Amino acid sequence: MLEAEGLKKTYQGRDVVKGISLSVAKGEIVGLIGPNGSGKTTLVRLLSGEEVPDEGTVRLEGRPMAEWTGRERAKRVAVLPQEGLPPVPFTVEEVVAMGRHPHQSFWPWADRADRQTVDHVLLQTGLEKDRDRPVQTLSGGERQRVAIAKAMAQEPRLLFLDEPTTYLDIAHQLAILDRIRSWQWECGLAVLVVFHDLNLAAQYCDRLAIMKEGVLIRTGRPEEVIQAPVIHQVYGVEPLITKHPVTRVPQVLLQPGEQESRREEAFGKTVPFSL
Ligand SMILES: Nc1ncnc2c1ncn2[C@@H]1O[C@H](COP(=O)(O)OP(=O)(O)OP(=O)(O)O)[C@@H](O)[C@H]1O
Repeated sequence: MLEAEGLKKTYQGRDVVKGISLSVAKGEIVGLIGPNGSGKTTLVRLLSGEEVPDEGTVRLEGRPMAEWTGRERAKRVAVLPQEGLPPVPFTVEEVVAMGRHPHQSFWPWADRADRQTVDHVLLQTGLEKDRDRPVQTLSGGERQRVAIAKAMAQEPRLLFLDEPTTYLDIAHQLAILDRIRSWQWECGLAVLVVFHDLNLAAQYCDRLAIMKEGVLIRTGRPEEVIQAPVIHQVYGVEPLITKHPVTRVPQVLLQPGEQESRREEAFGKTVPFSL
């Protein structure tokens, strides 16, 4: 579905992505993990065609990304950006219907099939009861669900999600990720998703790719990537790795108190407060 080779990106003389090769196959969920500022969002923007790499190639369905028109690409690729949906003055239904835009000839008069798709997605994402609410009156988490519903209405073959669970409570995190996984199984959707939560990443992804300072440190199945030495190398923490008692995927336990030296590195020594 998507193959990238030797991607490099420099911003203001700083190498942010340093020669990354990565692929996402049809029906596969790949999780991209790594510390703040390691280049994950930049890599997503290069892979999705939103940014042009300084070096390297991205191919979508075997064809160079640069050869796709914006509309052709939008019919196949949906991107849920990190910043989510702004508080726009449209209703939930109107925003989800915007996801149909690349498939329509005369927007906003959605034809029957488009309306059916929107109704179906509103039902699947539990947003049916909120369809007439203005998006600007929703909470951050509710807006995040609308953004995901809009991406689903686009019916892409390849979906990029940049930290999709950030604003969601645990029930909605599971609901949305379960929905995406069934969508992957039903339609052969390919997904690349940025996670900060390593445990969710290990639960939901077929493969993980872990980055540090613009370099891909390791890719592989969750048990090949979620290993104490790798997590230590990338994040500088000393994790305990265990197995989920039901799914058997690796899970990371953090140890409080281990981070004193890193905290001092970042913020300096703690000075006792006195008047
Ligand atoms: N347009 C830009 N111009 C200049 N620097 C940029 C630009 N976009 C990103 N950067 C820098 O590139 C580095 C990587 O940023 P990026 O957003 O890709 O990291 P990230 O891994 O997604 O981080 P986070 O987990 O905090 O979201 C950062 O140091 C960032 O400041």
